[in-house]
Amino acid sequence: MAAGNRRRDEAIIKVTGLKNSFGDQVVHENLDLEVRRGEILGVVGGSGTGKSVLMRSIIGLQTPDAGTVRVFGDADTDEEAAEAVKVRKRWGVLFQGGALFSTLTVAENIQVPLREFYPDLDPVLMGQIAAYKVVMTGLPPEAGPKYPSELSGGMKKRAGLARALALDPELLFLDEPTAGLDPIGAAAFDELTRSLQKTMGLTVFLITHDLDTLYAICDRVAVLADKKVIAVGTIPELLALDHPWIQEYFNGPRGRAATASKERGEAETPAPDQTHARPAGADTTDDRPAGAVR
Ligand SMILES: Nc1ncnc2c1ncn2[C@@H]1O[C@H](COP(=O)(O)OP(=O)(O)OP(=O)(O)O)[C@@H](O)[C@H]1O
Repeated sequence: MAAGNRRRDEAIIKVTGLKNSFGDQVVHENLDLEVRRGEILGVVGGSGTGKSVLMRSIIGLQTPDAGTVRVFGDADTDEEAAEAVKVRKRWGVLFQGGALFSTLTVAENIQVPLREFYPDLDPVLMGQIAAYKVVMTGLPPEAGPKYPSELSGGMKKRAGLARALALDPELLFLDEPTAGLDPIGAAAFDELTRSLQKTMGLTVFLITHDLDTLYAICDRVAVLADKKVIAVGTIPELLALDHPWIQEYFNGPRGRAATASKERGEAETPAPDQTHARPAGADTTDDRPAGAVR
């Protein structure tokens, strides 16, 4: 397909027949998943169902026992080194906990991918790009020269996000970005994710246990259980399924609370909210600015 003619429902990630195991423990067996261009796909599943291993398989940090992983439709992440580097430039990753280098400042952390992929870039320009990413992720400019130990949990996540966005990626991987944040900080991070996704045209693969995040910003949700993706769809589509884990997850006490909170939010919002349960790729009019740093 020509670059200028990309359909928004095209698969930007296509995982087919994936198998992963550690010794005798089979984590994935015959797992299939497609992520569509421009969507925020939430990935949920019980602890240990293999969400992070799936993400690591997609970004090439985990070699599967079987199956194929194609990203951007044109390259396998374990293909030849030069090709893999080209592909890696097009995505950014926020690992669980932020994974910032503790001996580097925020600005230096953001410059790590720039130095890796563009070692000849003018240091002044590198500094300017880092400063821009700091502000873009809602951090105060003074955060640039700070070390991770001097930041709050929410600021660390934003710094990790700024580093993930250093190369202006098309695809963003977020592993439990709101874990450990207070509800207000988590909501602000959700808002930031949605806002960046829209302004940068990002596709987002988002692992989360946070039901509020699913309702607030995910276009579709993929459910991992029984070693595979057992369902993928909008939340209303998932709710119509009869699977016990899905029912327990979305209709348990926390699921009901998240639904009620979402409905309250919609009732208080005069304009229709198109940020959830809509077909991936549909246009949206939600132009809220990114939340303030917390
Ligand atoms: N490098 C590894 N060596 C051995 N086992 C591993 C390794 N990485 C993951 N596992 C195992 O694979 C399983 C899936 O792990 P993974 O971290 O993907 O789960 P998860 O769904 O992301 O869990 P959580 O929601 O708790 O973060 C777990 O049983 C884990 O112990």
